[in-house]
Amino acid sequence: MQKGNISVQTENIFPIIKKFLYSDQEIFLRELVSNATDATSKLVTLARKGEAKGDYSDKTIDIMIDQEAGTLTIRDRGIGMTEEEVKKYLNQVALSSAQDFVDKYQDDASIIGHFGLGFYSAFMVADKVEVVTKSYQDDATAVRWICEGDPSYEIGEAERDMQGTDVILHIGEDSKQYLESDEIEGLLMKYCRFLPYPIRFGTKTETTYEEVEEVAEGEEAPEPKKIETEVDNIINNTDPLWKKAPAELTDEDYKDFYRELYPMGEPPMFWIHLNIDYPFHLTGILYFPKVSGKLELQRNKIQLYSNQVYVTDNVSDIVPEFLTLLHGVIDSPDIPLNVSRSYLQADTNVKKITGYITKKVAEKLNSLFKEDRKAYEEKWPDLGVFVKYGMVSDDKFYDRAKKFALVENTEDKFFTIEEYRERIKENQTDKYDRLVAIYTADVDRQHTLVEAARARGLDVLKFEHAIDAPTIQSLEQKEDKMTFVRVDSATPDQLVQKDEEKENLLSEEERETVTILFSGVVDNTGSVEVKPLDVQDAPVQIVRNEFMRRMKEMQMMQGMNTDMFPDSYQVVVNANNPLVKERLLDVEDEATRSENAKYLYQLAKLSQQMLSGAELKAFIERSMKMM
Ligand SMILES: Nc1ncnc2c1ncn2[C@@H]1O[C@H](COP(=O)(O)OP(=O)(O)OP(=O)(O)O)[C@@H](O)[C@H]1O
Repeated sequence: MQKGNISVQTENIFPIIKKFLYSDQEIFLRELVSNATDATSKLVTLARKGEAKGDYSDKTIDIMIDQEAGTLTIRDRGIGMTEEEVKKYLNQVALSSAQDFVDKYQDDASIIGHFGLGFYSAFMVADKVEVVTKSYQDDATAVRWICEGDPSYEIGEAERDMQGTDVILHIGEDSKQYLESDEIEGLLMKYCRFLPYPIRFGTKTETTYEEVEEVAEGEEAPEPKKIETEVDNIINNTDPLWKKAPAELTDEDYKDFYRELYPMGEPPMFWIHLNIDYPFHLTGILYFPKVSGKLELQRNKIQLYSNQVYVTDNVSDIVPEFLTLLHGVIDSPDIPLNVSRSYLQADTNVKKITGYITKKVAEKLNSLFKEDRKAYEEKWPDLGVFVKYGMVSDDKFYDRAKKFALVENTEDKFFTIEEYRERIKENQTDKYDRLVAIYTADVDRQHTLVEAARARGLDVLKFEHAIDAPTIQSLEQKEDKMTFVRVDSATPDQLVQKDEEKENLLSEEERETVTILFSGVVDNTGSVEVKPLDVQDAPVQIVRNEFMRRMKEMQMMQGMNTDMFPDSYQVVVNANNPLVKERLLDVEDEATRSENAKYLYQLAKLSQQMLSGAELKAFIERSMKMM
């Protein structure tokens, strides 16, 4: 054996590697298996070109644990290294990349898991690393290289028949878990599940049953005989779906693959197969999951791969924020993983990738909408969340989505924004020449109000999801002269403000009396207004100013203290409803008058489900007495 020193200025690198990468130790396995994969790919390429002659049909990469020796071995049948190459690649190339890594990132532990530092990551878990390798070249001899995590190494001859490399890790005292097969199998499943060459982790027992021979009638069939066979435990699917041509795949294939990725998940609604060669390489499949009814949307379900090696499930820098709600896989060797976050965000390739994915998603949605509108509408409860989220957060997407974003009214009819503008133009243009879209945030709770609006020939939209409030804001910003008001923001006749003045059936004096009467019974948050509405409109109504309500909602969303903005509403008394005259003004007795006003006010509260507790009890008792 020859001895040598790796390099003087690297004295400190090993302790640094150990210390800084402690939290993401496990990536050593990904790094070493990736190297094994690269070495195999290189040999495949050479063989294809005729530059390597031999039988290289077995490309299996073995991962082996030897409990007794305390070692974990990664064995490939790849290109191997000559002694010169070992000296060059392991002592210099690998080391300098490790050095670079440590220099750059020792202060930024958050990104470490996204990429590796190559071969030297072995020292995160091993006290001693032994490499036994033999080059594919005809006259090559095997070489053994040993390094104990300090600048000195030994190199010498070794025994090995087959070309390729064994990296033997003598696992350190603190890292004994990497000698447990469950741990290693788990890591292989995480990082190496879709690598292009078979990854073998020992064997497993497969159970089959011998076919039972037919028996004569009346005779009992014997128990089928169990046959147990030891077979290779191949961890990975070497030919994942995203690498295949979409034309060759069926819907079933996509669904099966989804199940492979998320065994517990509900089947997806649909998917997009991404495939691009220029100006960057990217393949992948993005699935649209079903989301309706779920409050908590699952993020971080897209897995990022680089040449089929798992990198991370945090793709927020690569995929636009709203698309992180999607599931699936993105594979791109061109995403620079070994740079810091801020650099990644500024990277032009990454920007292009983001733009490309957004465009693809929009195109897919547009074609679904065009091809089968009915099916698209059925999916809208799930789809709408993505589309609206996208419109709110991404201007470019908004412009694309305008064509296929839908609004739904209380008759369960769907419209594009253009179609809807057309629909309400006639009836719902106000005196300021604005289109007024009326919406409900809860069809059930606001039923009375919705019906009152509809009785006036107004159309009411359903905006019931948390994403709808910001969506309304975006629509108001982007759409020319269009405004949205909630169905409880004004009395039905005032939802769309027109110029016409209604005749008031009460004299000024009577109005004054009514105002005073109600001021005595409404809760202090309310303010009273007596207005001439239609005769058939309710005698008392409760309305909440659209602007004030939105302000309050916004503050609530930001988690601010909303005590400053109590639930404020106005109480509108309909001067033209006959009950006002009959039951209030025409009643002599003060107490009865006040009682009646209170009752009418409580009816208004009831219609908006604002009655509860003692007030509700009193109301019911009074109603019973009246019976
Ligand atoms: N199993 C192997 N078979 C053949 N050569 C290998 C093997 N492992 C490492 N090498 C050689 O050692 C070099 C350094 O490896 P290292 O993993 O540190 O860096 P890298 O693979 O070039 O880059 P990365 O940082 O992406 O891993 C490789 O470029 C390769 O030439």
